[in-house]
Amino acid sequence: MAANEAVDDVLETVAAVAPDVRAGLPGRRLTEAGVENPSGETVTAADVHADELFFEALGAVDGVVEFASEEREAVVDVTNAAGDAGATLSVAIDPLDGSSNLESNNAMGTIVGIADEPLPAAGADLIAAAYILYGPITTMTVAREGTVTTYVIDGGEMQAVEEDVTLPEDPVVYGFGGRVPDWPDAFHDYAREVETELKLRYGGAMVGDVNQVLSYGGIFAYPALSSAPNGKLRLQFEGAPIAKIIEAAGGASSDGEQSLLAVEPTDLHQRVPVHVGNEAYVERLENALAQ
Ligand SMILES: O=P(O)(O)OC[C@H]1O[C@](O)(COP(=O)(O)O)[C@@H](O)[C@@H]1O
Ligand SMILES: [Mg+2]
Ligand SMILES: [Mg+2]
Repeated sequence: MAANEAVDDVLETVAAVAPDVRAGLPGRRLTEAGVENPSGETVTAADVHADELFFEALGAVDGVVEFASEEREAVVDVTNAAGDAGATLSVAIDPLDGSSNLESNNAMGTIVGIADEPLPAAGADLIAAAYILYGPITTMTVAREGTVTTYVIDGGEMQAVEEDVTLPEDPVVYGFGGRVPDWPDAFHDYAREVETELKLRYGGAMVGDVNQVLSYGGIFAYPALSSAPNGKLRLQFEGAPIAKIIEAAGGASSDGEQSLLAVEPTDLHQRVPVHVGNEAYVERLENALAQ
């Protein structure tokens, strides 16, 4: 099977699973799984459920040979008995992004990176990336072959609603994670400027906050913190796939010095400072941090 068809299958499979993830949320709303994930965070029953649904479905896709998840320690070899002829795709997934928003019933998402290299892969090796937003409507935004398309997911099917999605030229919103006293001085000074120019939009789920930036223009960041120099978000499951989408939509991404797509992958669960949005804001951020 050609890689292109296998990518189609992965994206269609993710879309097909999304309604089941969503339908499984109510019963798992306030239940913790009683375990920590490889990043040392509390896992909810909804995280585990989403991870299992995506693992079952994506592991069975012909052409997918590696599966990795924010909720699993190691990469799983999912080469099927037939040998996955043709394509050798690796899929890295954040099954439920922003799951702490379950308690307050706010937006959550799923983030997917598809690479044709073994995991952990560099952002530059992603051949497609997508996120699902479980908002009032379930949408899926896909970067592929340099362009971004947004779909509504209806009955597990993808219906394109916007093609060639690009960031608006006049930025409107910003959202920065972490506590202000924990921000390094240079980021603090930059944030003070940005807040005089843009409106604050921070909902506590990266997918929701990034989708606001993609819709209205602006910048989202979960920066380096004094207590956590690599920030909170993970390169494989969050930073790189989101960067792939924002860059394909005409925006920019940065770890503070370089594109997130250029960051060298050293560990499956490595964290990275994340800044994504309109180029001018990301460039100013890099200049501010360089001082
Ligand atoms: O609660 P905080 O510190 O604002 O962190 C919010 C960030 O953490 C995350 O929830 C981490 O993702 P997970 O829920 O997948 O662990 C992001 O979605 C979000 O941007
Ligand atoms: Mg996440
Ligand atoms: Mg998650």
